[in-house]
Amino acid sequence: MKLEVSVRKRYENFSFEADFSVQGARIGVFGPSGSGKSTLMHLLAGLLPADAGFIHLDGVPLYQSARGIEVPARKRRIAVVFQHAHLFPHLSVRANLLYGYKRIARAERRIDPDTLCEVLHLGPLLGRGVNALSGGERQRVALGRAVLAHPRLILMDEPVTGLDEGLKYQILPYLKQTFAAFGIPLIFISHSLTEMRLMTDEVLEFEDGRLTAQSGVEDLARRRLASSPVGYINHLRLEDGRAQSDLWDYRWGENRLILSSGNGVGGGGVFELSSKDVTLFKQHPEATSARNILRCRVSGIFPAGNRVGVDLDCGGAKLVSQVVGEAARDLELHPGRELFAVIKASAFRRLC
Ligand SMILES: Nc1ncnc2c1ncn2[C@@H]1O[C@H](COP(=O)(O)OP(=O)(O)OP(=O)(O)O)[C@@H](O)[C@H]1O
Repeated sequence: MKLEVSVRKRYENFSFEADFSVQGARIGVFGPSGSGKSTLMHLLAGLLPADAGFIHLDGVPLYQSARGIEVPARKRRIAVVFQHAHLFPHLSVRANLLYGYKRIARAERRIDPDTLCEVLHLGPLLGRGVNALSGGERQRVALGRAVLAHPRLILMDEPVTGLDEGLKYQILPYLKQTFAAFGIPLIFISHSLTEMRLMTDEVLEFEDGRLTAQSGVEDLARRRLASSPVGYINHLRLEDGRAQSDLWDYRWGENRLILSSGNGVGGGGVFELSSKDVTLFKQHPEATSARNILRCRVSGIFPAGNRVGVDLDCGGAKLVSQVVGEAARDLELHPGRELFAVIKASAFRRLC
């Protein structure tokens, strides 16, 4: 998908101006509350008229003030999922889900509704009306309905904010995989950096109605290390876990990692590890309570406020650590330097 945007929209107390061109299948829109994220989404979907400018999707004008073009929302084939689901109140869950699906040609119906219902845990709800559903249940129906309509672009505005953590991180990877499999590009709005990293590749950052940065999502995560109290969160995909009493032993690149049970540890998946929990040593530490001592090489360093972010290559697997400036000098950090990274077994947490 290629999206070219140059729009102005003024409210009484807020002005929104965006000029950007972005290409990719998974675009994020990130920024604090009131920065204009939803305004952008409404403009793209045609739910809000712009004051001036243009919006081109894959070279086709959806809006162009100079030529008086304004394609109505229903003709844009852009599905929108809001934080609070807007469902048809008079229809059952099943009829809501199949609303868009039934309106597309049979040959284009490539997503299997039964599989989708299974993943979104909708099976037991299908025969019910939508008025008695919980917020999370309504949201899952709205997500399912948008996906089944097979739009040319899907816009998601904080779509999983109301869902509980476990379900949220089960659903997001499935949605990402579904959009990729069926070639549906996504624009994903969220306050959550974790969600951004799971769902997007390229991110537009807004502040006070203006675009302040456009970068890869990993770049955004690194830049935020400077201000984040939790550090940079490494996402480690770990498979082939073997239980050893109350510890789990996983293969990770050329290494093995020991994780303690609890925090969802057990079985394969993606695990979180904060850069704050990766301690660096010049020499192999003699004796330590930490279960993981990994020989690694510094592949890069980056400034992060009063800290230094350290990119590590641990036998082909990547990790980010952080140290304060004084420690960076003591460790004589530079690309190519060999170090030992020490990690406690209890520092890991399952994400999904
Ligand atoms: N219809 C409207 N009339 C006047 N002002 C509005 C209107 N809609 C939004 N605004 C203002 O525009 C600004 C941006 O709102 P917007 O909803 O786009 O922000 P946001 O980044 O999506 O915020 P949040 O993350 O809290 O949803 C806010 O100050 C809001 O009060």
